[in-house]
Amino acid sequence: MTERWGELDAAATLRPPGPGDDKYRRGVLGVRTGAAHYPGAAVLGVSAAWRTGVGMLRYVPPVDDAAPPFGLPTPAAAVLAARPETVLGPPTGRPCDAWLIGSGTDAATRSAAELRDLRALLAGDAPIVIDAGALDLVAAGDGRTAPVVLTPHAGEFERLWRSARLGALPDDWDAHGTDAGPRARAAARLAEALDATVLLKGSVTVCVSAEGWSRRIGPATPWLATAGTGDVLAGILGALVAGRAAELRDDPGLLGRLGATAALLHDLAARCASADAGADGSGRPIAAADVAAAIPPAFAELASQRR
Ligand SMILES: NC(=O)C1=CN([C@@H]2O[C@H](COP(=O)(O)OP(=O)(O)OC[C@H]3O[C@@H](n4cnc5c(N)ncnc54)[C@H](OP(=O)(O)O)[C@@H]3O)[C@@H](O)[C@H]2O)[C@@H](O)CC1
Ligand SMILES: Nc1ncnc2c1ncn2[C@@H]1O[C@H](COP(=O)(O)OP(=O)(O)O)[C@@H](O)[C@H]1O
Repeated sequence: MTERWGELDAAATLRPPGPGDDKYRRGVLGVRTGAAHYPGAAVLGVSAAWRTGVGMLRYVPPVDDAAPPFGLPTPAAAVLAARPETVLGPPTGRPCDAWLIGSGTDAATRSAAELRDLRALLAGDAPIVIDAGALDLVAAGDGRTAPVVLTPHAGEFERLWRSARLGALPDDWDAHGTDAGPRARAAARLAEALDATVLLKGSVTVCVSAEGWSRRIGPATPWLATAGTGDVLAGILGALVAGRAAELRDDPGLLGRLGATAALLHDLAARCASADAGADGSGRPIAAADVAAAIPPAFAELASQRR
């Protein structure tokens, strides 16, 4: 039985600001997401990270990306239009405390320069949230030094499983299943093989560390099953990791607890936005940007439960 990650557990991992904080001490998140065809994914992740309370966010546009089609703005222009507080360009001086990479990117169209930069992050020591089009960068024994948390949906999970050469998927694996047990067991095998924390998304999300710690979150409101909500989740997690990155050096298991908390906060925000408190599909439709907008009240609700 995979233990449930509850609101009190999640509340205990939040880091509200204190009087001794400044924007840097609250956590600096570096973000490399979005591409010419997916500027929206960058906007969603960046918006979600700001709304989760990151102190400073540096957006690094994709290097040598294709020109945007249909006269669309570049991802950087779209991010800045939506969130003018975002700082653009590679870090100068103070390094980022954590990174978010991959949402709205496609490994097949990634430039050599972008690949080189992403590999340099993996060879560093800042923790990295790895989503969507950057998941292919993680392999068993790849020599990476950065602690990483992977955020695959079931399709991406199956791809990772194959590339990790783990053989056939377990008999009880069901891409659309809501039974946490089989999902957590499969995720634990992948986490161990890749030496990574794995946040396997779905109606029921499981968060599993390479050491075998695992928790389940959900079922989430089914209104969450809509394009771009995974990009929002990745932004939430990036912000939570940036805020507590220093502690991760002494407490590597914190990455799993932050992953589980991100999934819970994401669902709470979606329940707030959709007025579906019971997560039974009552309430109203929402889109991913609505979930990002509802993070602050969901955060407040969770933080009020801190002991
Ligand atoms: N506004 C924007 O800019 C947005 C940009 N986005 C960006 O788009 C990029 C592509 O991401 P993607 O997830 O759409 O496509 P991909 O990785 O090819 O996988 C899809 C295949 O996997 C399978 N599958 C199985 N289970 C599944 C599950 N539970 N949930 C989902 N899929 C599941 C399923 O296969 P099937 O089961 O149908 O055989 C399906 O065909 C990525 O960078 C992302 O960040 C999006 O976030 C949207 C908003
Ligand atoms: N049936 C469902 N009920 C509740 N939440 C769901 C359901 N299906 C997917 N989700 C959630 O929606 C989000 C979708 O993320 P993802 O598949 O990465 O989409 P995208 O790439 O479009 O952002 C995840 O957080 C996942 O947990």
